[in-house]
Amino acid sequence: GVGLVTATPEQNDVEYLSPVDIGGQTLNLDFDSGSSDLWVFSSQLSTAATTGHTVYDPNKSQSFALIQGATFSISYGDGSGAAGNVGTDTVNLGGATVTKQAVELATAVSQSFVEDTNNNGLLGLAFSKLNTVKPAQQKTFFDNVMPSLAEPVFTADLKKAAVGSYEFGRVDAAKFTGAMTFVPVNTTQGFWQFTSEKFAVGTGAVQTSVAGSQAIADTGTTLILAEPAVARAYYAQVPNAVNDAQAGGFVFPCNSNLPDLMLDIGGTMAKVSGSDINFAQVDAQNCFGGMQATPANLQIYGDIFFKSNFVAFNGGNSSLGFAPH
Ligand SMILES: N#Cc1c(N)n[nH]c1N1CCCC1
Repeated sequence: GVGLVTATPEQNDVEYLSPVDIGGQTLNLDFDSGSSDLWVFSSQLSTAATTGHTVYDPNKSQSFALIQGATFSISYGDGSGAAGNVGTDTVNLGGATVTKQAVELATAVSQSFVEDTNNNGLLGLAFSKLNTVKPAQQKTFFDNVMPSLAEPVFTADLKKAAVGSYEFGRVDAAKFTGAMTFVPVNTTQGFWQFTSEKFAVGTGAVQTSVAGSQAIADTGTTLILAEPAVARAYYAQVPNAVNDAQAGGFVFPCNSNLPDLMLDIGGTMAKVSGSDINFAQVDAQNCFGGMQATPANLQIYGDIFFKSNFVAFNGGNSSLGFAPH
């Protein structure tokens, strides 16, 4: 269908990359529902920064136009970031097209982006109020393309170690099982944010971590970052699991039989498969948990959540749909 692109995982499913056509040039971008800038590796970057990357060259696009005086500068929760100038061009993903989309051209990127040679930029899918372009804030691709879509939605179908998809304009019932539950989203902070205060470990009792606790649906984050109470209760059920400061969080024997994790999304429980919580090997015996405690007071449900749940982002009524897949 129109607006369908692949989502290909990097090693260890650290992030997912999707092909985007910008002014006739195709770049693989990280679709990020936790931020709102579309920025790309550009020909203005140093050779050191672009080695191994595909870059966008505005001089080779007939449809590029500079936005005089516009700049961007973005920093992410993991300390990475990018900055540069801004223009518009035709952006086409899987047939869904915006003719004058703000495209932010990096003139500086942090080392983690330089080293991640599969990643040629980000396509932000959170709300446009988080966009960093100055002096005039710009709209996300989703905001711009929405009026032309059959339905004002995009979906994320991310898989463990397999190619999935993002789709704009429809919710494909063939991509999930059972009923899809929709919950209202609180857009105040510019995220796809909802209340998530309850959890259960395996078939255990549902309990409240922190009354009123909030979470965001964030395809740009690798793991699930949950309330410390959730992480402590979950790993208490995993023999020989420890919170290892050197590893940066909870680790456990790789051959552990991990329980499922139930998390509420706006009051309805969603399941995260225990097998998806075995994220990556850290030493001969131990593996790193795909769910960790967050120090912040906002939980981040990243790619680990999406591997068990097909998610629909409805920009028409600011709601989030989820279903097992
Ligand atoms: N940290 C972080 C983060 C987030 N919460 N959403 N997207 C993020 N990144 C996109 C590229 C690097 C980090």
